[in-house]
Amino acid sequence: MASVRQGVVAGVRRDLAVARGLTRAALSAAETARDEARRHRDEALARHGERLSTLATAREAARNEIRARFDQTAGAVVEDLAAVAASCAPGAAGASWRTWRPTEPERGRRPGLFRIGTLGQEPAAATIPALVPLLDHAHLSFTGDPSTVDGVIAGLLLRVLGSTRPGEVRLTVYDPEQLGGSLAGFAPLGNADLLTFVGPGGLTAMLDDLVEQIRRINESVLAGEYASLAELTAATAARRPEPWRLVVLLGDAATAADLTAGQRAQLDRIVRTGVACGVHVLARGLPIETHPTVERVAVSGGTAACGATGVLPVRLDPPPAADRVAAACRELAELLLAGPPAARFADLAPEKLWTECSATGLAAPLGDGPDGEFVEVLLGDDPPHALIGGPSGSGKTNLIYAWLGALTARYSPDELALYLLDFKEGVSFARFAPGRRDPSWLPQVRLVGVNVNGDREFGLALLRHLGEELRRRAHAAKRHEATKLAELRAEDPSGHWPRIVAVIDEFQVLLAGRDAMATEAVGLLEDLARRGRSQGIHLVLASQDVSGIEALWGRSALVAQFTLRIALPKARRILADTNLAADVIPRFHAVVNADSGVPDANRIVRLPDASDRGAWRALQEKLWHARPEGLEPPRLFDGDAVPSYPEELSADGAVLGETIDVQPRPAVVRLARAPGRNLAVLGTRVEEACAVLGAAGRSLATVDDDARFSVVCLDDDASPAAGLLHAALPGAGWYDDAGAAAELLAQLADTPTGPPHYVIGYAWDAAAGRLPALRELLARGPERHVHVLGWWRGVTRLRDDLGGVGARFDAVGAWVALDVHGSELSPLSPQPGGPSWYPRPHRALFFDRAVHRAPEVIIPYEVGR
Ligand SMILES: Nc1ncnc2c1ncn2[C@@H]1O[C@H](COP(=O)(O)OP(=O)(O)OP(=O)(O)O)[C@@H](O)[C@H]1O
Repeated sequence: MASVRQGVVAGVRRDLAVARGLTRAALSAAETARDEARRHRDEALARHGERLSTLATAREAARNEIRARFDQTAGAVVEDLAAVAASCAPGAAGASWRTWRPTEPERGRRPGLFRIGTLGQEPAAATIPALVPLLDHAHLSFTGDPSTVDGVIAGLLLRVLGSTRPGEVRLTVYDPEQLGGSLAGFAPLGNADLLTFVGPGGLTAMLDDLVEQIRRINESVLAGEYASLAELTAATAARRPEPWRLVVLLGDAATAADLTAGQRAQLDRIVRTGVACGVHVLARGLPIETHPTVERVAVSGGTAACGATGVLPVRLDPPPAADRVAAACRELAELLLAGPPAARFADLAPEKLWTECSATGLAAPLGDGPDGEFVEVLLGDDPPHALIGGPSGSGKTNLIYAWLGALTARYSPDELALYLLDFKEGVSFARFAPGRRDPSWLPQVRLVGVNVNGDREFGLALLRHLGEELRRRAHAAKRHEATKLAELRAEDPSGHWPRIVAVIDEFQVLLAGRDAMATEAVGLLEDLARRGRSQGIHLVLASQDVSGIEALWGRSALVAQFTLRIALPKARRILADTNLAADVIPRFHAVVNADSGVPDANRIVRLPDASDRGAWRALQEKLWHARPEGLEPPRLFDGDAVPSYPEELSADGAVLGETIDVQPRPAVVRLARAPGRNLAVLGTRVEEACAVLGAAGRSLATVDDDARFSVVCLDDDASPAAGLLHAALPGAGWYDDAGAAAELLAQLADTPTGPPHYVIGYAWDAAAGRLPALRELLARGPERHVHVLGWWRGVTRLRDDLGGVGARFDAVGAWVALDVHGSELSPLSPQPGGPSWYPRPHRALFFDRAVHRAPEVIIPYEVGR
């Protein structure tokens, strides 16, 4: 039993051992599995953590990117919006109060939108202006706290006034409670009639008046042609013919209740029809009927909501400071009372140069009128010529500058040619010709004469030149069967037919004196004035001197042609006798009258400062650079300048000086082998006598290589110049005392005919009768080709050498007179009593019996320095 039991026990033990082993194995497996599972879990957890952190990083990056993109887009949108707002409300219409100041409206742009605050939330609120429509767009109806609304209205009014021209906006304020106190800062506008305060009893009359204004504008300004003043202004590019009328109605519930049916009806009419006529209502606390032109602004605290800004709330700007409003209004009133600023010289030029055609005339503004509109003057078939008058210093030269500036900026050198002559001392027109300091010149200018006060001959030469041009044009017109310039240009499109304008300042100098020159000048002027009209030749005569004008008045046929009259302040006799406008215009103004001065045709022009060199130079440089290739600069004649002897000259005789003519040319005397071909220089002025003989000798040396020269000098003062001439003439003889001269003359008495021999004598008369052979040489020399060119210090002394009292002057065929009066020259000249010659410095009178009918004035050259 025991063994059984032991067997059983052993069996059980075995089984237990097996079971234990199995259990241990199972436990171990389970533990392994558990560990594995734990590891998996830990790994999964670790991976999860990693993913979470990656995700968090990615999310953060995405968030940052989105934020950056948002910021960027929002910034761009804000910028765009701000730019749009700035362009819709430029300058004073939209600037913040910090930088606000009145601004000049841009040409062709009308402000319509005005800032009342800023839009949206910070930070955008700081930069996007909130704008409401007003001028030419809308009426404004405000609700909310009255004092805040009044601040908004004050800001709007100031912006409107600051961004329009003085006078373009008129205010009417109906303020029954405060009697104008709400907008008291605007009171200075009343001084210039730009503001009316209406009291409690004035509402009906005010509304009636506005309705009447609208009716009038519709009937006679828009006249069925335009739908609104804005459309009219845009279509005609003209200034607005009517101001904007802003009507501020400051009421409350009680005032609203007091409105009569009639007042309400008138107000409704204004709301319906006002905007097209520039009448705008800004109402606070009054019922304004619903209409597409009504913009409602609901003010609440410091913000507002309105249709123009939609759901975005408006943070209102503070009201403008009262002193700023008052100062701006005062300035505006003063500006308006002073009138619009005058146009500047630069404003006279068009945007594009040289676009005008002169076929039918020349039109250009001289300046602007009191209303700021340009005053144009015309030269063409009618009026053809102009007369300008005004006392010294009244601004004639300035006016001519302004006119020339406006003309030359419009008409190219193919369309316009200018001849400018100034008879007074000074160099007023010299700036148009190339100078030492400024090489530029005005391309349309063909001739400039300055300092010609002593040289009426130059004026005459110009008139003769124009007379020839007139004939040339008349001839061409006849050939082309044209009756006026426009037709000639149409028939001969390849021809060069610019309109010619000749300006002669202080022209009366030309007509002064009852001499042949004045007679010829008047004849030429008459012809040019009468026939120039159709040939495109226009005269502009200016004078400060009543006597000059009066001299013309005696010649009614001439004056009648000058239908364009321009009178500067205090000008006399330029306008009709009954026209006193020139007496009352202020400084730097002119009366322009294109109807011979009859009062009805007066136009007042404010002249810009065209004398300023800087402004001129800017225009001239521009025109100069635009000049056509090959265009010659203008000829400048300066009466104060002494021309130099032209070394390069080739002449066929003795050159004596420069003639006074449109084109400079030398005066030449030809010394042929014929009796009388001697030259006498007469007068006491040593320098000029030497200049004439010096030029004559030098030029003769270039004519004939075989020519011989003898220089006789019997005057110490002339000796240096004579010496220089002697040195310039190779092989010339030199004789400086009477004895030697007598020997020379004796020799020459027997010389047979041969190559020319010129005996140039300085101060023959100094020999005082010790040269008896001189008379013989003068009489007989030329036919043997021996010519005397001599200087005598007076006509009597020459006569002494020719045989004394009663002697004939046949041996002197040509002469140059210096300080010798015309009457003394009578025995030497064909005119009975002698030529009308009054000696003047640096001028000489030249006569050559062989070619002249009358003597001509010359300018002795500066020779041999
Ligand atoms: N519109 C103007 N604005 C400013 N200054 C002007 C104007 N017109 C003329 N002046 C100035 O007035 C002065 C006299 O003008 P200007 O020389 O044109 O007068 P004038 O009538 O030609 O005088 P005069 O006959 O004595 O030469 C000049 O100094 C000129 O610069």
